Amino acid sequence: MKHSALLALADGTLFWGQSIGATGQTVGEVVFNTAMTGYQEILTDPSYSKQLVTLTYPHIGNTGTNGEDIESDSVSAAGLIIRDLPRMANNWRNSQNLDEYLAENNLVAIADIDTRQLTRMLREKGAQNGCIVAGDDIDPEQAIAAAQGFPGLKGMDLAKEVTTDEAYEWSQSVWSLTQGYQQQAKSDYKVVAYDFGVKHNILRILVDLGCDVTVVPAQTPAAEVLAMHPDGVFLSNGPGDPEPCDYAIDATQAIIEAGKPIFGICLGHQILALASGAQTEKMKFGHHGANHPVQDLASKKVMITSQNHGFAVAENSLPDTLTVTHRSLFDNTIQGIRRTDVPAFSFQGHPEASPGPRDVAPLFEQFIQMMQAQKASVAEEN
Ligand SMILES: NC(=O)CC[C@H](N)C(=O)O
Repeated sequence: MKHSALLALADGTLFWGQSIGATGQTVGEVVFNTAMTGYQEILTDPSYSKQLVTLTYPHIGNTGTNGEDIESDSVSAAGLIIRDLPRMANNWRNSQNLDEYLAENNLVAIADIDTRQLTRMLREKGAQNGCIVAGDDIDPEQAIAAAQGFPGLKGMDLAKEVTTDEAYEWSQSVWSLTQGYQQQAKSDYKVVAYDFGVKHNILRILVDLGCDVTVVPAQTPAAEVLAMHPDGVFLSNGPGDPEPCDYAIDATQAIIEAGKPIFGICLGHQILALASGAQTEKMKFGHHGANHPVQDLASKKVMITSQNHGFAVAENSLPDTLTVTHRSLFDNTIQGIRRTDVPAFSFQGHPEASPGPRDVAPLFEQFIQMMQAQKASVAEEN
């Protein structure tokens, strides 16, 4: 069979396969994700901007796609690389086969390549830049040059690219089997959520727990957020390198100074660390999957978590005001931190799952308790 797509890595490695999405060319950092399900949530997670995602599970597309399993309004990954697209998708919620969905969302994607070999290469050499070309006339040399031309994610500020243009209220709650997505039922706490590329399931869980959620653009100054008198501030996940996001780091510092409860996830975790004086660094190939063991250092409990990050808070860079609360049992990297002086904490993985297990979901309740305690102490003072 004639090949209709090519994945070229910056080191010159070529993987020939079949086009299963849009025709054209796309470049980005190639990362592997070990989740067995959840390809639609992964494709729509804004944290995957400028990344070409390969899934280690071999059959992708079995359940098709639907209008519900989405984590943002559009497909955010820069490309998809899989082993096998099943000829028939089947699920009670299936509304469109994966290849049609990819074409409609203009995503260049490749199937029929040895994703095990690719994953081994990425694991040994580290994440690499790559290029997928799909179409009739494929020039391998040009594809390698395009992969080499991608500048890499280090130093790239993408949060301000993917964020919302304007502030908005979020009222959708969590999904249930019988009723689909619920609407907000109670509003006990006012939460302002910084959108650095926020996944919708984070907002849904906050709403489910009784938060009135206002989502604000990444570059909103702290003064504007504080003027809304929130009970707590949420720092979202997001793509790219956290270090150049000076606007977010400055705003977080001001919110810390104001003593507002803060909860950060993934990029938001890295921003809280940077705002506290710690540093972040690029990992070799990062953590992307739904099967990562993480330990809560206080309770010694091990939880299986959803992960998606390529940067991490640097060991030995922590100031006295930060304490490590969680560690990865894969590589011992920092997974959670807490401020010792103010009510602020964050987690590197994804307590909102989507996709993945919900072992760390209680962190959302910890944020609620933090806001509750703060409210009670303010009421006592008055
Ligand atoms: N999911 C995220 O928020 C990812 C954070 C950051 N872009 C990283 O790769 O580490």
